[in-house]
Amino acid sequence: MNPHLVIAVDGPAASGKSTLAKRLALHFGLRFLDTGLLYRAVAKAMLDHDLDPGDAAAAVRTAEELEAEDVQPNRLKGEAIGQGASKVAAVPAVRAALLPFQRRFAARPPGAVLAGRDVGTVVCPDATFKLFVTASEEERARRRYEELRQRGEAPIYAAVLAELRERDRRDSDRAVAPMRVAPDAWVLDSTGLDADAAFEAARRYIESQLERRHSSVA
Ligand SMILES: Nc1ncnc2c1ncn2[C@@H]1O[C@H](COP(=O)(O)OP(=O)(O)OP(=O)(O)O)[C@@H](O)[C@H]1O
Ligand SMILES: Nc1ccn([C@H]2C[C@H](O)[C@@H](COP(=O)(O)O)O2)c(=O)n1
Repeated sequence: MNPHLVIAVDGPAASGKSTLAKRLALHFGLRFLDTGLLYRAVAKAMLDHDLDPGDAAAAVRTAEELEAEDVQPNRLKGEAIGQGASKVAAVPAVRAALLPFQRRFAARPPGAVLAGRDVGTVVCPDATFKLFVTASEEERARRRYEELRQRGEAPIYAAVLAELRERDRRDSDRAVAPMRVAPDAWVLDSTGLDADAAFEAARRYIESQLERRHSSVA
């Protein structure tokens, strides 16, 4: 029987973690969850009701009432929702409300790949593998800029870079579950790698570790 695999893929905004996590899930036959969508769904629901994502009490109520149909990836893109998500994510009770769903998702067979900021440190501290994907700020801003252009928007590179820095700072400085590299995480700097090369590097790392672990118990 295949072992229950949980792969945590954390990293800053536009590092390519959800692209990588999705491909790893497909390759290893696991389920995939982009945990950022949960925080985005809270922010979107608040914005839709003219609530300020900086209002902690309203954010907690919204997170506690979140329904599965609120989490639709195609409706949760965009910088305003991303910045709002980063604000609601700083509220400890919002994080607590969203935690059980993430843990149940990881626990269901045959296992899962979860992308986020605190998967390896808080959501799944016992994950089979922990990856932290990063890239230089300029490269991440370039990726986000291209993504927005392809969506038909007319982004300004300097503004994209400034928003990305602001979000990184808020995600790293919050008191609860700040974005951190778990001590046992494998760090992948994807600055000079395209999405295929990043996937290949991560696949090789995981498969070589699986072989090593398998031969040490055989
Ligand atoms: N290694 C890579 N090289 C170049 N572009 C990439 C790479 N990985 C992903 N991309 C592209 O960069 C953009 C951001 O990728 P992705 O959405 O996976 O990042 P993310 O870390 O999940 O972002 P966020 O946390 O902000 O949602 C997408 O347009 C994606 O196609
Ligand atoms: N595990 C997570 C996932 C996301 N967040 C917060 C912080 C991000 O700025 C925001 C949006 O995430 P994205 O969709 O851009 O990955 O949600 C978090 O705190 N913890």
